[in-house]
Amino acid sequence: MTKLSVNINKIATIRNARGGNIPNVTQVAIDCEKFGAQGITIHPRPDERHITTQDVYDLHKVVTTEYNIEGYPNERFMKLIEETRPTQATLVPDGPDVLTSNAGWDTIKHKEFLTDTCRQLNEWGVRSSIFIDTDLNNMKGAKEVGTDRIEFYTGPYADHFDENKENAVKEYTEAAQLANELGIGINAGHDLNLDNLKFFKDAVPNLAEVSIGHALIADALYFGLEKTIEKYLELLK
Ligand SMILES: CC(=O)[C@@H](O)[C@H](O)COP(=O)(O)O
Ligand SMILES: NCC(=O)COP(=O)(O)O
Repeated sequence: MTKLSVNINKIATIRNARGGNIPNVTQVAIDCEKFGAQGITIHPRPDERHITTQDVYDLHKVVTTEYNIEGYPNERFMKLIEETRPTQATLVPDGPDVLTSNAGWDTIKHKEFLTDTCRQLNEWGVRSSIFIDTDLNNMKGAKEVGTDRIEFYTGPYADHFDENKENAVKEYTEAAQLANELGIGINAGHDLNLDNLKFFKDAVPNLAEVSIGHALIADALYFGLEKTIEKYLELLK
């Protein structure tokens, strides 16, 4: 079954807007798990625009499902991973100034760096995942670096879903078939939502986890957090 990991970056965005502790990020994580989330994802960006360094440690104390920390594996990120030992670290090639994640890794160009990073994560007992697009050579490169999982960057799928969903998902189905042959676990995330999630899940064999944040938190403004998580879980059955 595909697990739902709720990305709570946007809860921290709202909190930071006023500088206090409302909404309480750790309480929201606890409640997301109570409502059925099978993981909590955060992306502690260097500018702390939403998730702060302190959030990473605070959440480490309360998350009881899977704790997934995403980010560019610089010294700060790797220190956070070493000190909190989350379930999973998802390596993202984001520069410090991007508005949001907008590309996957070039696993061939960055083979040595990613190999060393995945080895270090393995030594710490942290599952590695590499944010990636569906290029098949890149997929083979991901196998070479020794990652446990890949995370498909589903932004392009979401962008083209409305115009032609069959075409939009085709490359992901093909890439997933290769990942399965290579023995790499499959995660997915970015711009997944209540409209496009089920079609994607049904088209991608052995999808282990989806991490969803922006749309889910926006949906919660209308349906409430508990009902919204229930809606997403229903689509993953
Ligand atoms: C890797 C990914 O696609 C998401 O985690 C994205 O990085 C969300 O980051 P923001 O919440 O800062 O847009
Ligand atoms: N890895 C994707 C993620 O954690 C959330 O992405 P989004 O749903 O906020 O686009």
